[in-house]
Amino acid sequence: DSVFANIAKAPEDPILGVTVAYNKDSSPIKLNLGVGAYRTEEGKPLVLNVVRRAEQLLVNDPSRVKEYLPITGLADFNKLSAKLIFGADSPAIQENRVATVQCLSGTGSLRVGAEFLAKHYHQNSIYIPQPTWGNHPKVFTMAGLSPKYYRYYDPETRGLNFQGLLEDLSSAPSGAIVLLHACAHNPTGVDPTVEQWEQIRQLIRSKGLLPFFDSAYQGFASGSLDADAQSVRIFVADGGECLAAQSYAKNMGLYGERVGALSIVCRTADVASRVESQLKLVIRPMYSNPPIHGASIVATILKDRDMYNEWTIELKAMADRIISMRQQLFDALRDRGTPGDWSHIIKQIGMFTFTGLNTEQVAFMTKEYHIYMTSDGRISMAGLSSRTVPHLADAIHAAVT
Ligand SMILES: Cc1ncc(COP(=O)(O)O)c(CN[C@@H](CCC(=O)O)C(=O)O)c1O
Repeated sequence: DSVFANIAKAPEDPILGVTVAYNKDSSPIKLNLGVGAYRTEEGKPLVLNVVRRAEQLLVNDPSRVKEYLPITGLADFNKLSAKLIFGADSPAIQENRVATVQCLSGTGSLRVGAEFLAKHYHQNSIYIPQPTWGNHPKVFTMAGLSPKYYRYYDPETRGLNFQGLLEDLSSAPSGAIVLLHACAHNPTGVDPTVEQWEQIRQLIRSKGLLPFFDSAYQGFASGSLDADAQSVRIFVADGGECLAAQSYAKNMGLYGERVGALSIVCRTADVASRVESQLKLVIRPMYSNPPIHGASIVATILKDRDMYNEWTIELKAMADRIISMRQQLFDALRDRGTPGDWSHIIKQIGMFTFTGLNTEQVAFMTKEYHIYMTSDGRISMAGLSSRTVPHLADAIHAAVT
């Protein structure tokens, strides 16, 4: 019999498995609010106009070839990605203190950064928020780091447990790695305020903790690329070191192209060049070098002023549509007199609302209303439209009364 006869059947992924269940449902009123992927008012995936324009330019460019990229990826893309997150005027960039490598979207950037740290950094504890994106602990464990949790979300206020966060980071061993969501925290939609970020920065620097930013939604939370990068930029401005993982999946709609970058901000240019040389030794045996198409689209858009401006307009439109979905859902629950305080729906930001619904209520909504969402009560606001808000509001109303 098969040499794999004793392999166990693995469970579906808590997030991506929701789409598997959704696809199996034949109901005409089913609604997928699981995966964090943007949908238009018509409920369709969106390819940005500026992305199609960039692809046309690429297709019509006779000089384009399909050669291997360097292990570190497309050089233009790396430089432009660093500028996007750290700011065009970043002293770290001007002083050549940033090592940037193109990776397989956000997940790949986190994984390469984690493998690099497991190999070269003196601490392998990485403090991650409670709760956080479901894949974080798995990515870090597989890379050889050991995830620990720091308090982040307060179920009572459905806001930030700032005291808990400060206490847990204060008691972390000095030098521990700290994972921070740059903006639009997944799954809670709760971000620290500007003042709270400054307190976090002071604590992290005073204890010599190593900040590792995960920036999967830059521009998507507030509609402003600069506002959504402020948390990262205050750390870089103080001259200290940090890592930052970037994804273009959501803010440029390049989900399946797997486009991202890992940047490591170092104290000197000499350290940055040695760090980059060691990053190449992590990447080469992992996937050798990254895919060319998606990074070429991003570089084409970021290097052209008109296309960059068109992108910012389309990005703001996506962010605004999500914000309007928040208001419409909040109003619909208010109109129904749904018991409970639902103001967190309009206070939270980014792709997701952490509703506070429990697993039984979620299961009820899936069974009776064909609403697909993650079992922790998270809903992707991007999956909603004006047409489907009433259906979701009916389901929530029924689930809590
Ligand atoms: C905080 C965070 N980091 C990284 C990623 C990874 O994104 P990449 O596609 O690798 O660039 C996501 C995507 N999380 C979404 C999308 C589905 C998923 O991968 O889980 C989500 O949580 O629904 C994320 O939310």
